[in-house]
Amino acid sequence: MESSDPRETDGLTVVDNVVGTALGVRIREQLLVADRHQHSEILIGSHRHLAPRLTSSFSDVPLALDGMAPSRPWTPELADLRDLVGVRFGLTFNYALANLYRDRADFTGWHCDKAWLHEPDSTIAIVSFGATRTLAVRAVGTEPAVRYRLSDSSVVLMSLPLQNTHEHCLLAEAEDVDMRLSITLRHIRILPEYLAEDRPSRRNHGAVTTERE
Ligand SMILES: O=C(O)CCC(=O)C(=O)O
Ligand SMILES: [Fe+2]
Repeated sequence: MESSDPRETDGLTVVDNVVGTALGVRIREQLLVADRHQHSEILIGSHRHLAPRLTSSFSDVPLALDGMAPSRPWTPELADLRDLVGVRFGLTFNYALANLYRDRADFTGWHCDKAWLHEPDSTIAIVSFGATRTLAVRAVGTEPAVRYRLSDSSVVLMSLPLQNTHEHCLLAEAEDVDMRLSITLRHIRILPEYLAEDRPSRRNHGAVTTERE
């Protein structure tokens, strides 16, 4: 068992053991499963690539952010998770971006989350399920990074100002690992152009992340 002490730096806090066993089981059964997620596109520089992981998204109204399939309605399990994390930390969320890391080779490249996509003063919460993986955080353009081990049922709280000064990534692993799911809970600004219609979304400014190699 990891310690349940908060691990904290400026603008980033990790809290272990936030999600209870019963809800954790329900979320893992539902979403720690590859065929519940899709391939999405990310921008690296000006080029589109398949993201090196699977994704899906959930929100109050269907939203089509750049590169992503339209979001789906909250499942009862994800609504419970949203409310649990919201009440525990006094936060509001209207959007969940799920990342599924199928094996050790899946990762998220260095990036800052787009602060302007979110409501001012909101906080991003990353909830982890399944295998323990490593989040690295560094001041933009510098080495070295601080590494956080994210275990099942832990929550990372990240501020928006941190996104202006620091970038983060979810590292690939050298050794085999089981699947990991992250649910990133966000309070985003709902711009009219995000409202999903029956057409593919190819907008340049909606993607939550733009990654670097
Ligand atoms: O999976 C994670 O823990 C991080 C994902 C992330 O940085 C993102 O979705 O913006
Ligand atoms: Fe991110």
